[in-house]
Amino acid sequence: MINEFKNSPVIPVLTFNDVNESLKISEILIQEGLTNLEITLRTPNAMSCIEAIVKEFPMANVGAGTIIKKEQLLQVQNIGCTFAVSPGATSSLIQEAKRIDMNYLPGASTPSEIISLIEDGIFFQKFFHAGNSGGYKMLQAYANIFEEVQFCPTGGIGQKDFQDYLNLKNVVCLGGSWMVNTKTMSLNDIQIEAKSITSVI
Ligand SMILES: O=C(O)C(=O)C[C@H](O)[C@H](O)COP(=O)(O)O
Repeated sequence: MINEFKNSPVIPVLTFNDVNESLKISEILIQEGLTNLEITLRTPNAMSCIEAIVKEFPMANVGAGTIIKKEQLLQVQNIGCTFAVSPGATSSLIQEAKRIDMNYLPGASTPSEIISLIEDGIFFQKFFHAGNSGGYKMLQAYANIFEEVQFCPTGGIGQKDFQDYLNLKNVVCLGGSWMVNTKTMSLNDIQIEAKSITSVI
């Protein structure tokens, strides 16, 4: 899982409810080189959007976010997700991901949560909510303490600071929703934003 994220280290975190719109936006992002997509399960049609994107763009690495119930892991695997992301973690989520052999990125933000995931053998962790949990300066401090842990910070990251995160030695990739805001951005705006990201990563 880590290698795919290294190849395209900015992961758009997308909240879709309309299948057609989700296909149009995913096409732009993938064409521009943002080939790792995290679709949140926060809308009634999120699963249908994921299913359509997976079918239409087999070259993309499509994962599901907002995994907070263990049964969601099997559901998203069955519709073709290749990874699953949670804002936090519980032992039952971790065990279920292991049982079904799903690439799983659980979340942590405090030292104790990070240690708990280390105890479960998880050395690639989502750092959530990055912006409200000390930002890249906190992750920089964690680099010296948790030398073997690699992070995918997500939450509150934007155009202004994503490169600061990517420059850290303990950051493999990061997630963010700033490049797609369907209320305020046109498809053209999304394309420009995606281009500006891929030109520097
Ligand atoms: O729904 C989930 O499980 C999530 O993972 C939350 C997302 O990571 C954040 O919504 C992304 O944060 P923003 O870039 O600040 O929007």
